[in-house]
Amino acid sequence: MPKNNCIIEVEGLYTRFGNHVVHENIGLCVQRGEVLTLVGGSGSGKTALMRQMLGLETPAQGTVKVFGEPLHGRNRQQIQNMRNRCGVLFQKGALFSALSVYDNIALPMRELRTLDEEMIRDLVMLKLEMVEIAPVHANKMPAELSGGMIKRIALARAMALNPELLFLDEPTAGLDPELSEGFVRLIKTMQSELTFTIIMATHDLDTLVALSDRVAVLADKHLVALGTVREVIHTKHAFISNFFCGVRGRKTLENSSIL
Ligand SMILES: Nc1ncnc2c1ncn2[C@@H]1O[C@H](COP(=O)(O)OP(=O)(O)OP(=O)(O)O)[C@@H](O)[C@H]1O
Repeated sequence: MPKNNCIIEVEGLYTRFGNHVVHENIGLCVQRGEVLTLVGGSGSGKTALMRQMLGLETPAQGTVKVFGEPLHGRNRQQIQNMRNRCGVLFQKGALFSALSVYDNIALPMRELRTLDEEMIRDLVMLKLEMVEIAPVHANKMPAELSGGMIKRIALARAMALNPELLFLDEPTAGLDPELSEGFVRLIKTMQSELTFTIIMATHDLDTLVALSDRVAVLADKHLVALGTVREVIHTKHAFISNFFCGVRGRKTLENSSIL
């Protein structure tokens, strides 16, 4: 059993790309069942940290444990088994453009090689229903869909294998406020019904406030604050003041009774 109920534990993590240092000595525990949001300026290393948690990149130094086991030293099959327990909705490559909606969602199920097509069909239709997309859209191609539908179908694909951990990178980017609100509501409902853990990166304060149990703030290569929004906003740091306490930020926090 991982200590303190951590589903992910990051310790002493350094990230470097050539001479460019992105993270210095990051330590973090993602608790099972929470929604933890990574926030920080552009280039502060939110995506890089999530990629390391998925074993897609290796830190220059430090350890990342997922489901209680270090990623370092795991073989390909072990990493794949770990990833099968994770759902990913990243900004780029939300859907494969050459595959229909149906085949996009079926893909992770087929890759498992343990489910027959009849079972996959039932599961795909269930996932579509879960993200409130009518079955009539199953045979459409991504190019025929609106931005809001693409996000929902990408979420259905991320949820294809009932993940214990869901990674969301800028989930509401590119959606107008109304669609964004609907998408956030959907994520919140699914998370409360299915109780999985979410690691999210977002620049959008409305999305952050609506979904996060805790927030991790990355700035100046370090984790400068970690806690609930209420706790984090009291940390004295220029990024935190600008992000949470500017005119727009204050309005969002006031509307959600945080200020
Ligand atoms: N594979 C890579 N090779 C070289 N540099 C990289 C690589 N991946 C990320 N970086 C650099 O690391 C830094 C952190 O990138 P990352 O994408 O994690 O930031 P971010 O906080 O997610 O930014 P944004 O909010 O703009 O998405 C950036 O300066 C980026 O250019």
